[in-house]
Amino acid sequence: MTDVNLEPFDALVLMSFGGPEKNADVLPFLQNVTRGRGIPDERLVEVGEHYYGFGGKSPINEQNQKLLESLRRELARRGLETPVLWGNRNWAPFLTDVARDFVAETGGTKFLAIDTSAYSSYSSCRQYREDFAQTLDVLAAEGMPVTFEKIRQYYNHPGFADAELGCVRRAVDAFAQQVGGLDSRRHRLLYVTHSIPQSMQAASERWTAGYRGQHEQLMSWLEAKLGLGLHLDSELVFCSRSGAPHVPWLEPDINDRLEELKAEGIDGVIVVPLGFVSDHMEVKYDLDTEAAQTAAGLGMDFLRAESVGTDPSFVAGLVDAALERAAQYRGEPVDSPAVTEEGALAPGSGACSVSCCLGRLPKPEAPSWAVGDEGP
Ligand SMILES: CC1=C(CCC(=O)O)c2cc3nc(cc4[nH]c(cc5[nH]c(cc1n2)c(C)c5CCC(=O)O)c(CCC(=O)O)c4C)C(CCC(=O)O)=C3C
Ligand SMILES: [Fe+2]
Repeated sequence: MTDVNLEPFDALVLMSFGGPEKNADVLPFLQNVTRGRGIPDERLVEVGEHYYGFGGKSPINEQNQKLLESLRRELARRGLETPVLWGNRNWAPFLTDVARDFVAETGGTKFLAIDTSAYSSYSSCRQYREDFAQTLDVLAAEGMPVTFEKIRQYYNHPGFADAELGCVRRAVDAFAQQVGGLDSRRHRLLYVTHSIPQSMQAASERWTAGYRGQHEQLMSWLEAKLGLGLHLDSELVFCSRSGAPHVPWLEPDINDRLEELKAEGIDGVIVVPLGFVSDHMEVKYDLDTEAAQTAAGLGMDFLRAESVGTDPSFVAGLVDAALERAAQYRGEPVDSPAVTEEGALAPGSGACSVSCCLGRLPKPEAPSWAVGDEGP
């Protein structure tokens, strides 16, 4: 049996993407995101407009503040006193600043990160570990040696999966009300996630089920749970493609697919933002604004499911995953629950390995996950 504590970690860190707060932040934010990534200027101008359309303010920071509060409440409920911090990759509060302040104030140096990405890929896993390595380097140079660990990717953790199931159930019920009953010939369930380059997809498959495969595993589980009474076909579609036009990314784009579906006789869709844990700009713009307009232009009914946000089951699951990682780090046998067939520590699971999700260039990353390594 695993001890219920987070030792030896001094703090949990909610690690996220970050987003701008006002119009003047948008350009420097986008420069932080895209430094060295070869995204065409036209795309940056276009994405800038998405943010300006919302007064330059991304919803992501408020979402993370709510999640931070929920995590603190959940720890308190379990009698755990470990502090929970919040730090970002691309905008204030930056991870390095948050970690530096914590070290200066408390002397604590061991951090366990909870990141806001459920699936495996360079962008959603390894890049966070590169961020930790960078923070580690900066602080080491300032005479503050720190360490970072992170929880596993949690796409198949029961906490996240159950929360997602609730979101889909509520959306299906609301949609059935809205259209006066489900009709499998006319209605479709669309799971949406962030598109990534095909090369990033391929890298994600080296040791885990891969970015797309992990979404598909969760979709199969959701379908089985939704079960009786729901005879709607479902499929995975993508949003938020960037990159140059000649570089292949995961498809189909949700807007293109809506047009095809309409031509196939589908006139209503339930859109589940499976790849997003809260209402980010991609959800508010790419789904609620752009895809909703596409659907309206085609005369289709459109309902967007909630994201898991601060669903109690999701929050409790994140804390469970942190406890699991801490126990594993201490060398205790861990219970590693997963809703999909592979256990969470087996290949196809959400555990990172040294070789997983490599980016284009070798960069230092921390930690190097040591469970079941080395991958194929
Ligand atoms: C897999 C994935 C997630 C999900 C996992 C996770 O959550 O981490 C995610 C999340 C997010 N992506 C976000 C914003 C942006 N992503 C960009 C660019 C890119 N994303 C990529 C992938 C992902 N991105 C990729 C392969 C690129 C190409 C450049 C590169 O290789 O890095 C760009 C540049 C402009 C553009 O091209 O769109 C922006 C502005 C925000 C904040 C939103 C807000 O403000 O609410 C969030 C949560
Ligand atoms: Fe992104």
